[in-house]
Amino acid sequence: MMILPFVKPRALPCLSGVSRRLDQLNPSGVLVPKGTWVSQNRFRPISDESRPNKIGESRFRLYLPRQATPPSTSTAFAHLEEQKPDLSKDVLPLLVGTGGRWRLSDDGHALERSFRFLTFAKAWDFMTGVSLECKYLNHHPEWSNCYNKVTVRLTTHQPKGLSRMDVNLARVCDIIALRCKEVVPGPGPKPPGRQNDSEVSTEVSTKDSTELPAGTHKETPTETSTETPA
Ligand SMILES: C[C@H](O)[C@H](O)[C@H]1CNC2=NC(N)=NC(=O)C2=N1
Repeated sequence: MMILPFVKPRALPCLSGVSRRLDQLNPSGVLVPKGTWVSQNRFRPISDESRPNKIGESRFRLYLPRQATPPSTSTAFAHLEEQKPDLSKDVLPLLVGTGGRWRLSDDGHALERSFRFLTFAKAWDFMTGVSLECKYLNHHPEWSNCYNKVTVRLTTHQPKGLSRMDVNLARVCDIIALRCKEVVPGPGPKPPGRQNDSEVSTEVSTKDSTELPAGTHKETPTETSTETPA
């Protein structure tokens, strides 16, 4: 029997389409299951140095789009840019107005955002998914939940202020929210029979690269929702 050497390609062409779709859904970055090949031309991996206190291993890898981002006019952002120029480059795509849904707190020390889901069960799934990643990141959100809404504030206590851990956790929250069918405001045309045309529920196709392989990762939150939408 002939044994062929296994050579891992830099990117699989068939997956770059998936990468592009994820990029459109979430311009602040992509979170893919470990081992997935992502186009190196379009995305740059976040190094593991950002997880200095990691316990165990995350089930995901984070990638950032390589595209340039427009400048922000926020005062808190100017302050951040002055203090942490490297970090501010990664914060920009997360912020409202420059591609994301997060807001920088007035003092520039925290990222804040609310998430809304179809049901309480989906909100719970989101919190469970984020909690599991927090374990690996060794970083925790300040958050609250009321029915289908989850409010998140990300800041670092030691050293005080905004850190790369907050930025990474913000991306994790965004992508897990996407998987939990977050309800996001959007203009969109009114589909026939829909009562509320100002909101859409985002959903990642079960065929794309955020899907976990069958039979693995038993701790993944399950789709338990039987409630009717709020
Ligand atoms: C000792 C341990 O590294 C710290 O307590 C970690 C845990 N999680 C944390 N979470 C947050 N949000 N900020 C921190 O400074 C922090 N520190």
